[in-house]
Amino acid sequence: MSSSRFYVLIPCAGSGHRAGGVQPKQYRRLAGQSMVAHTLDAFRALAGRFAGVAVVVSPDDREVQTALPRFPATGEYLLRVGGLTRAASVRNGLAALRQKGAGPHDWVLVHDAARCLVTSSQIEALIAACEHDAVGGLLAQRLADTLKVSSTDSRATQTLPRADKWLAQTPQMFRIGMLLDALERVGDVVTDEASAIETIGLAPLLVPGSAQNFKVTFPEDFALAEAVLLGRKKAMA
Ligand SMILES: Nc1ccn([C@@H]2O[C@H](COP(=O)(O)OP(=O)(O)OP(=O)(O)O)[C@@H](O)[C@H]2O)c(=O)n1
Ligand SMILES: C[C@](O)(CO)[C@H](O)COP(=O)(O)O
Repeated sequence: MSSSRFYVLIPCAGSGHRAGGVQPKQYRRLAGQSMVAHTLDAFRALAGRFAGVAVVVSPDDREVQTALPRFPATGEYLLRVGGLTRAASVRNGLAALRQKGAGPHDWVLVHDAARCLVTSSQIEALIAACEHDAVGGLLAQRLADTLKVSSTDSRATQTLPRADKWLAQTPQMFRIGMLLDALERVGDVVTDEASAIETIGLAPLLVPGSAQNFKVTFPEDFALAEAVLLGRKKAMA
């Protein structure tokens, strides 16, 4: 198995409903370029590592070419196979990667286009932790706050123990064949790849990520993401 290759799949076919705005959030410009361009840069910085980097967009997408002007470069794929759910976009993207020559034992790192603050060192940490694991795993974050259960009227009714709780992030890294099988079996109900793997009785490895690797989801998240990106630019200047 040591000759397995590594692929990257970036689901980029969402509408960004919760973020509001006139365009899908992954195409909003932050700190000089689109969110998905920042996301792609983190993987391009490790280009030698990957046999292929694919971005999954909707079949009728008209914005990706502007958002990613020099894409696809060699070893990169634009896959116009996005579906109605994230799970469908990932499933279709994996099937397309298989058609482009990716093998069932090759690894895939699935990463949200909307998680534009991921760093190359976080990606490398995930690979190092998972590449010899039988299952694979994901970046995840321990909870920093007290965890409440609410009744329907938004009143706290219970406080849960949190030592065993994690927030799932991406990238999530699994064998392409295993992940595609699991996603085909489970359908569109899962919100991440690890959930699909759990449904086939396996336990993905939780690899500590960073609070900065948050998913831009709500309108207020754009300003925070841009501040972090600008701070990093300044630190490198
Ligand atoms: N049908 C979909 C839905 C989501 N995504 C992608 O999955 C990632 C994470 O999803 P999320 O934050 O839920 O994005 P949206 O579905 O766009 O957001 P919302 O639910 O607010 O509409 C994003 O990069 C998004 O583009 C996708 O490729 N295909
Ligand atoms: C995959 C994910 O980013 C893990 O946290 C997340 O589940 C996707 O977003 P959604 O809002 O659950 O669709």
